[in-house]
Amino acid sequence: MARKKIIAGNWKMNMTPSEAVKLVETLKPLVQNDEVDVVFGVPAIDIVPVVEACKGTNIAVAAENMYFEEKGAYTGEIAPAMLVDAGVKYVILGHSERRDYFGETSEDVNKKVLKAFEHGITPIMCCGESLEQREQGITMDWIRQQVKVGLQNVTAEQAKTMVIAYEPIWAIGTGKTATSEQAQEICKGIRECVAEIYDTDTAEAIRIQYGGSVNAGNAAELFAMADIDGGLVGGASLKPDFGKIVCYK
Ligand SMILES: O=C[C@H](O)COP(=O)(O)O
Repeated sequence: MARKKIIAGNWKMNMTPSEAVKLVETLKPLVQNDEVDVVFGVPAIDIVPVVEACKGTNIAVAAENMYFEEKGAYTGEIAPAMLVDAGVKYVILGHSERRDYFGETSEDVNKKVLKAFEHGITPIMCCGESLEQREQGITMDWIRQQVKVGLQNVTAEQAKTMVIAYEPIWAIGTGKTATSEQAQEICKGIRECVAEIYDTDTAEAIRIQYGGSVNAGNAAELFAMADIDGGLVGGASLKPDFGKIVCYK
């Protein structure tokens, strides 16, 4: 099955609202590729101006996080309905920085994934191993666990529409990219895991991204791999180079 590629920037904690609008204006003409779903994942405070700046373009906006409750006394959190009302289409969930620095567990990620679906937001659910886990030879076991817990109670129909981002922690922001073979091996393993949980149709439909030091020089080779359906791009998504990544071929 031909899956449409999805290439998402994750701006992380970068760009003030005015800087964000300037960046969108710079990137807009550079990210024109109808064969790719283009997503800008932006800090919460940038969502409203970025959605406005992206109107009439092929760019969808993602939040970088979301809470799993509807509303109420959760100081500092963002509710799913707020994202929907602001025009957000995707939400990045369970990024390793959220797991490592803010203590998010796979159970939390699962609650957020389910809540995102309730509100019609497409989750980009992240998973990935540390260098230590890779050296211990437990990469696939760890990722299978993250994926299985993250997908609990998600229906096959929902899973078909979502995105899983494989991001080895040792490759994030380090300039150390996984080789295309390493990335393919794990993305294939994730697809097999999805097939075990659901069925082949679901596994063939779900889109799996690679993230970790993706740049204009390595994107084409990574995205040519059979089970890699695009990328989740950090540092390079803040530069005009993101256009080269989106137009990788
Ligand atoms: O979500 C994106 C990843 O954490 C990758 O970041 P990076 O491209 O700066 O390595």
